[in-house]
Amino acid sequence: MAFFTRPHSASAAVKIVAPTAVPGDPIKTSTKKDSTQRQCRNILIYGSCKFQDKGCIYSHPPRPTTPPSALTPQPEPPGVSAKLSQAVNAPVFVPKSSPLPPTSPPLSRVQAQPPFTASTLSTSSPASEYDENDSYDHNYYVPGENDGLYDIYSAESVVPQVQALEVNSLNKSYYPQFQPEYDQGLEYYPKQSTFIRQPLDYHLYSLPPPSLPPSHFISPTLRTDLQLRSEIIHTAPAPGLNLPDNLQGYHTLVPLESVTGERRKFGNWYSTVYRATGKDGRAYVLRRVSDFHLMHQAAFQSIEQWSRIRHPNIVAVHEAFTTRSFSDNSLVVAYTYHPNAQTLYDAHIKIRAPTFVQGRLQAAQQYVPERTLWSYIIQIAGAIKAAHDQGLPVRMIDVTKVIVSGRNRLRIGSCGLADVLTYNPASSSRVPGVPLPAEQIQEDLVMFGKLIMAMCCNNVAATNNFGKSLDIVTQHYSADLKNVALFCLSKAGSHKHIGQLFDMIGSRLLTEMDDLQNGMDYLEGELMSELENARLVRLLCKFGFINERPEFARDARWSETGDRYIIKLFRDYVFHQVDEHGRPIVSLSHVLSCLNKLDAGTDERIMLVSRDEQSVLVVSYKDVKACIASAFAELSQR
Ligand SMILES: Nc1ncnc2c1ncn2[C@@H]1O[C@H](COP(=O)(O)OP(=O)(O)OP(=O)(O)O)[C@@H](O)[C@H]1O
Repeated sequence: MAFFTRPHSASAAVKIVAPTAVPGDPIKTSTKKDSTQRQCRNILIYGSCKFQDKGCIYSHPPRPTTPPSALTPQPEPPGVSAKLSQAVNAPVFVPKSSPLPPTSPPLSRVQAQPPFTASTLSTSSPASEYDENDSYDHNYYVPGENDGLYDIYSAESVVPQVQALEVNSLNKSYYPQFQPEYDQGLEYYPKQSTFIRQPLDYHLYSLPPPSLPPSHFISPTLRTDLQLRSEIIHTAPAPGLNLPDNLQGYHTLVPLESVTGERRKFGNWYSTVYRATGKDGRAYVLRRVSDFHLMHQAAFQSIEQWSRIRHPNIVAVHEAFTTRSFSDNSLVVAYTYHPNAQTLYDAHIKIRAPTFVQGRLQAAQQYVPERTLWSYIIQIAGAIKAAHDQGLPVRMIDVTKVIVSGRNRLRIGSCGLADVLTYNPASSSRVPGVPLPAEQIQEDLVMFGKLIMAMCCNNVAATNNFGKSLDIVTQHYSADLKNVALFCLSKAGSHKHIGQLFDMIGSRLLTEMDDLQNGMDYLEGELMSELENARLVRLLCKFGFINERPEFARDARWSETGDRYIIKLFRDYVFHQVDEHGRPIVSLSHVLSCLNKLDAGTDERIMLVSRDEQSVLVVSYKDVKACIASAFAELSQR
């Protein structure tokens, strides 16, 4: 076995194969030439040699006057160099119509040129040195393409080619309408243009903005919370509940509260809340009121009005219907489901067992922090205002009917249900656009005041002992908060309305707005860091497109030859390794680490072994990445 290393700047694929030297091979003899006859590699690779006059023993041809980009030196006609030397100081001509000189070939011509191969370079190029040991298994590897492979790794040759391929494929597939203009524009591009529009570098990660102040609305465990929510949506119903399979298109009913033991009441009615999957596959909440006889179809009018309200602090109402599927006359109202939501009562008032905090047993926090309470007040007041502005009373502002989801996000649930249950044809008919009667506004405000008192005192019946409750509020909360509660509970006035409450809240609204915007910034930052989540899938898709492709460009061995051979070996390296006992290695971390390195195009080298173990290639991830890019570009051009 022989091992060849390449010069640093050259690329990549280094074959390790059993040497099969052919006597008299012209290339081999040329490599054995006296070193002073051999052209310096620095000239080939960089266009110049720093050590030319400092003892470099290789030959340095006189510098061409043409730009170093012209890799193949052209014979100069006599007198040309003299003219060029005179033209050095001439001003650059810039046509008015374009900032670029009209000298470059169109993109199509750039593509039509064959890739640089060993034959296009001088015979003493680094690539030719490897050719002397080119004893690859020719079933898998085509020598001509192999040569091309080496050459594309030199920076000068690979960049324009890959760019040209990618630009074209991007242009064709995504911007067909711009194709003519785009091609035309490229007519003016110089041959070795320093800028060609590049496709997006999907592996580039952007850091989110520097750490933001913690938002009142963003949970510190956001990811786990979201995961939990998505899992909760899919929880299966307990067996033996004997629930209907289909309820007006809703199926897979799961009770959200206990259906045995003490029955839960909604006013004077028994109600049960279920989660169900709707016809559209989304989760809904079905609130069922049992033993209800609908006397007037017009009672559903308010449901229709509520279904038109979309507010961030109101659980959206979808529809209502009656059913006998529960073996009784039931009224069912469908709402949007907010996974893992709990009622204000469950979140704050329900007595909880003491918990260990830093090794000490501590009673659960008794009073809700004032900042949280202000946020709740602002959100509920916003929901009430939205309803009142539409001429609808809320009628159900209660700690057991307001749900908290996420961090401090509140929504009033069960809207519209009370209207159906208490429908009175004589008094309930509402004319849209007509302001809400003062008594209905007062009813809502008093319910709101009771809720504030209950939250301040951690007691649902706080207003039953008003004096004592007010003392608690005075003791633990600011005068502003107490005034808001007192305003809601005060006597009705002809001009009393929810808008006045916002005047009392004042600058607290600004704090709320700041927190909301901080929360938005945080979420945008998170979204930004998730943008490139699909990058490994994209890579796998490219593998899928390339590997084992039965035929391409009338070549049945396309996927097995040239660059694609390396891709195939790399695929084997990632997925088909076996241990010393021949057992498949199914390590996901190996796969992920390989794909991440491939995506980033690192310089780390790996050894790829052919399946018959006769050929070994040492390549860097960067090289494999270039192979995949060019093979994929070839495919997507068609
Ligand atoms: N829109 C919704 N999205 C998600 N969960 C909800 C929704 N509405 C209610 N829930 C949940 O359903 C459960 C029962 O709700 P319900 O309103 O009946 O509360 P409750 O405390 O049981 O009140 P009640 O004593 O009146 O029955 C609660 O855990 C609540 O969090």
